[in-house]
Amino acid sequence: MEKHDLIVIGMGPAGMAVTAMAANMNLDVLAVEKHKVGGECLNYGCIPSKALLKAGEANEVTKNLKQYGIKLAAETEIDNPLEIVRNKVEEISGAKTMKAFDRAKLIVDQGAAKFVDKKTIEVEGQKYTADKIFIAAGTRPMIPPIPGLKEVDKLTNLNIFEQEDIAEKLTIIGGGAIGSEMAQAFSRLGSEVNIFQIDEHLLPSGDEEAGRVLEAKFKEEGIGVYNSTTIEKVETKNDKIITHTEKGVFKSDEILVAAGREIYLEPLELDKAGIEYDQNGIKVNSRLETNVKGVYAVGDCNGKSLFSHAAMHQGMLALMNAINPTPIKQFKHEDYIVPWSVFTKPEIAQAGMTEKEAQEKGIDFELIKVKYADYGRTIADGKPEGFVKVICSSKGKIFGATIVGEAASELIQEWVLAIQHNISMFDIMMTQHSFPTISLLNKRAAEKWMMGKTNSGIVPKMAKKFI
Ligand SMILES: Cc1cc2nc3c(=O)[nH]c(=O)nc-3n(C[C@H](O)[C@H](O)[C@H](O)COP(=O)(O)OP(=O)(O)OC[C@H]3O[C@@H](n4cnc5c(N)ncnc54)[C@H](O)[C@@H]3O)c2cc1C
Ligand SMILES: NC(=O)c1ccc[n+]([C@@H]2O[C@H](COP(=O)([O-])OP(=O)(O)OC[C@H]3O[C@@H](n4cnc5c(N)ncnc54)[C@H](O)[C@@H]3O)[C@@H](O)[C@H]2O)c1
Repeated sequence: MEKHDLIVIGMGPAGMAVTAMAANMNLDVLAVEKHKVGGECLNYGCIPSKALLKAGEANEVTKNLKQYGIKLAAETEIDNPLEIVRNKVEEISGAKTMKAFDRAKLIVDQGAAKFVDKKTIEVEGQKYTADKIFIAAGTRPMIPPIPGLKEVDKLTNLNIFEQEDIAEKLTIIGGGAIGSEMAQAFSRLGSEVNIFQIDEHLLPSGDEEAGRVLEAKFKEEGIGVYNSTTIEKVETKNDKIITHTEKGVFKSDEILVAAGREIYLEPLELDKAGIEYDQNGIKVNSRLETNVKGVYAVGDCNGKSLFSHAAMHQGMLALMNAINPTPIKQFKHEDYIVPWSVFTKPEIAQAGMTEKEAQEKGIDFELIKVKYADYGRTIADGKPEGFVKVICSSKGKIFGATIVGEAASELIQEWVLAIQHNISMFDIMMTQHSFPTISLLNKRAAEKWMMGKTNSGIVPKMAKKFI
């Protein structure tokens, strides 16, 4: 039986992080991927969705050139954006990505790994053993139990980017991250799109005000948004998908299911190793170790945070814990802020607590908000929609930030750093931001907080006295 220092199961962002880092340390790594290196993220998720959003944005910009004083002499025509998306994925999957794994042994597309015992796995009849095993098996799309949905031909993130053409009419089940991003991408490439969801506002795990701004933008762009809506039945009639809802009956050419994710662990045969799991994922402790010593579960498969950056971060933490001889300084996943960004236009980004979460926790907080519409750069760019909203204490401790607007996904990083490293509103205010970057809006929020401290009480009195 082949013996390695460690075995990694699954080569999405979590598994790739463990493999690349361990191989870089000269450890003997075996990584098993049943399908494609890059996992859901590179092949069916983050990357193709962002590439398609970019195509939609390009079309939208050319249609609205008038705002920059430019006339387009001809109409744009949608040619083959999905083919371009596939080409880009292929380009990224190639040598550049694989270089990081030069020093690891990879078994790709030769069947799923399954456990034989706590230290042994099997792939296609061949057994492999290691003292440390990292499970990074991801999730799969959840198909909700809507009558008829099982029977109709449907799209999920696994086959939507394989389509030849942009559907004329698209129904989307789900107003979360996937539903929202795909709705705007397809709509901007010519689809007539309707979103149906059971939640009250778009991006339901985030700030409601942010979700409402996105909804207003979607409606302005012609996307139908049906919140708090039960889908009663789905069927196919004359090659069309008929979606029966409490708000009416809708006809489309395709239906995309973006209703969340499902844990799928059967092929791993975890019971053979006695590894505990439930419908929320593989159970792990703060160190990302399962109940079986030396077996870690990282990324989506433990159900903690379903984002690629969280998956990569967890992979890194688990590896650091696995090679760390001191029980004192262990790396706990919950010690790290998990931001998220949705790449619609406007973008929506979140770090730390939302306003609602702060209220529910009974935290005494101040809400500081600055608008994109009040800043010269965003007006000059023709991007005046959005805001930076910060939840902080009166003394300037930062609890959370929500950003809606151009480059929100970039701006949020400053707040992640601040929350995680206890940097205050005062510190942000005292940090120069280049003018006129959009990130200067972060400093503006901190300045607004400071102005609130200096417009009454002792400061104006002292200023008057010592001027
Ligand atoms: C459409 C879409 C867009 C997204 N956009 C973003 C985004 O913009 N930003 C973001 O942060 N996140 C995004 N996500 C989420 C992100 O893709 C996931 O959080 C991330 O891929 C999780 O990484 P992972 O390594 O845990 O799992 P995965 O990427 O799912 O990889 C798991 C891998 O394990 C393999 N595997 C499973 N079982 C076995 C086995 N028994 N043997 C061998 N191999 C196995 C699978 O084939 C797969 O390749 C998006 C997701 C989707 C669907
Ligand atoms: N930019 C990003 O970071 C990004 C982008 C895409 C996906 N992701 C990740 O992928 C995961 C999955 O995304 P998602 O959009 O599928 O899930 P989600 O959990 O974000 O949203 C699920 C949506 O489905 C709706 N829904 C569920 N059951 C329904 C039903 N029976 N009828 C109607 N609506 C129903 C909910 O109301 C909600 O709007 C997310 O957890 C997210 O972390 C991240």
